[in-house]
Formats: sequence, structure tokens, C-alpha cells
Amino acid sequence: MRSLTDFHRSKKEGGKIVMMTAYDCPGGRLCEEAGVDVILVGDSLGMVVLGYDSTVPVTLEDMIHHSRAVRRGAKDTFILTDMPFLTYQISPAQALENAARLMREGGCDGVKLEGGAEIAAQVRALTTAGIPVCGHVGLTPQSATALGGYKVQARTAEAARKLLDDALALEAAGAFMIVVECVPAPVGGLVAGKVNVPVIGIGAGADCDGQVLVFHDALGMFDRFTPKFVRRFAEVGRAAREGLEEYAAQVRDGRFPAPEHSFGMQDEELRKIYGN
Ligand SMILES: Nc1nc(=O)c2c([nH]1)NC[C@@H]1CN(c3ccc(C(=O)N[C@@H](CCC(=O)O)C(=O)O)cc3)CN21
Ligand SMILES: CC(C)C(=O)C(=O)O
Ligand SMILES: [Mg+2]
Repeated sequence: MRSLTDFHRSKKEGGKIVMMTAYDCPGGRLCEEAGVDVILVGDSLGMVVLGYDSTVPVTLEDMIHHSRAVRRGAKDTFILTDMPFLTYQISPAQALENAARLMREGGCDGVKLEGGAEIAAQVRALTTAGIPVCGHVGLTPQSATALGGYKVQARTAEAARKLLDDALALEAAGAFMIVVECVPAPVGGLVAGKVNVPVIGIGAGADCDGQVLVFHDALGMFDRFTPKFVRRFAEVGRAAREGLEEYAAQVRDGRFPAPEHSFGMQDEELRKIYGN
């Protein structure tokens, strides 16, 4: 599954869309081998692979660099790349220039922008130019400071109504898909029911048309914090730590390397070094 019409049909037929983030070539390859429908090169890479405390420091160059790596590992999967903080808010022209670089240099198939009605002009400019755009509403981490932290959004009827209006504005501007993050489950269901394009949830309940999670959260490789919406489907971090401890122990006590990991030398050559 790679095309926008496939995603749309999937929603109509009630099949769930599987989105997962990836940030490098092996991550992209694992997602493709596992049959993930959409790989998101998320700006969460700032937190899970670059070690920043937020997604705000992530640059367009970072996103291009990581998108290229993911593409090398996942040649046949739809790749969506996050536009980072302040690379699209200024104007539709700015959004167009930067999205073009993500597509041309990063090799992605579409871009994701955080925000609602206030960025509809940008979404329209990109979709008019033929760039597939995914919206992102609810908890928008690039504006977490303004939202008062990484908190559940749209908890009141009024805020839920505004969120729905934002999603509808994005759809009207041409978005082919919308991510809804960290809202009450009934709000995720409301948006998925009212919007025609697929709605992908993260902490937005089971009634969305698909789900997305951060790679390192889903695989147990990130421990700085764990949002309530995360399920760890594997304990890769623990397996990796145990492997590294075993490596260190074996180097220190001489069990590694063993003869089968070593290269020999002809006796004749050895004699030339040591004599007789
Ligand atoms: N590793 C990782 N996973 C993510 O899902 C993620 C990132 N990083 N970085 C960018 C944003 C930040 N996100 C976050 C971060 C924390 C919570 C969190 O802890 N939320 C509280 C809700 C508190 C409340 O409002 O009551 C929770 O308990 O889940 C949620 C989303 C989602 N994104
Ligand atoms: C969590 C998803 C939706 C995201 O935007 C990211 O990984 O950056
Ligand atoms: Mg993001």
C-alpha cells in the first residue's frame, strides 16, 4: 500500500492504517519488512535520537538527513516527513520552499504540519503544488510551551468543537490525512467520524482510522518518559543493554574474541618475523 487512494479506501472499508516513526536506514527497513503502511520521519527524532528536551531545536537539515537514511532502508513504503518548528508558519511561500527540499533532497512522499485553521493557507499552497500534506492537531509538540506542556487536549466540549473545526479546515485545504494527538477517545472518534480523510490517532482512542507510535516507545528503547498512550511491543532496550554488558564482560575476561573470530598467518611468514 503506497498511494493516497489506498489510504482513503482503507478508511472507507474500515481497515486500520498502520503508521510508525523511523529515523534511520535500519529503522526504515524494519518497518518496511513488518508491513507498516506509512513511515513517519517524526521531529520526535530530536528527543529520541538527538537527545534534546523538545522537538523545537530540530532543523530542516536534520529532517532531510534522516529522511534520506529512512528512504535507503524503505524504498517501497510511503514516507511522511515532519516539517520542523518555524519552517512553514511564516508564509505559504516558506512552506513551499521547505517542503520541496524535504521531497527532493529527503526523498519523502509527503509532509506533515502541526496546526489547524491558522495554517490552512500553507496546506492549500502545498497541495496545489502537488505535495501530499498530512495535518496534525490536538497536542502539537512544537507549541507545547504555549499549551502548558505535553497535556491532553480538547477536554471540554468547546475545545473539542474547535479541534473538529480545525480538522475540517485542514481537509478543506486539501490534507490527505490528519494525525490527532493526545485527546479524549470520544474526541478522536468524533473527528474520525466527521472528516472524510483518514484520521490517525496517537493517544486519541481506538475509533481513529489508524494509529501511530514513536519507534523507540513501541520497542522499549526510550525511558526518559512514557506517555500513557504507549504500549511497549518489545524490550529492545533491555536486550541491547544485556548484550553490551555481556560484550564488556567477555572482553574483560578474555572470552572474546575466540579463535573463530581471529585471522591466522602462514608459518613461513611467521618465521620471517620471529626467525628460524
Ligand atoms: N518518545 C516520544 N514519544 C512521543 O510520543 C513523543 C515524543 N517523544 N516527543 C514529541 C512528542 C511529545 N509527546 C508527548 C510527551 C509526553 C506526553 C505525556 O506524558 N502526557 C501525559 C498527559 C498528562 C495530562 O494531560 O494529564 C500522559 O500521562 O500521557 C504526551 C505526549 C508525544 N511525542
Ligand atoms: C508522534 C508523531 C505524531 C510525531 O509527530 C512525531 O513522531 O514527531
Ligand atoms: Mg512530530
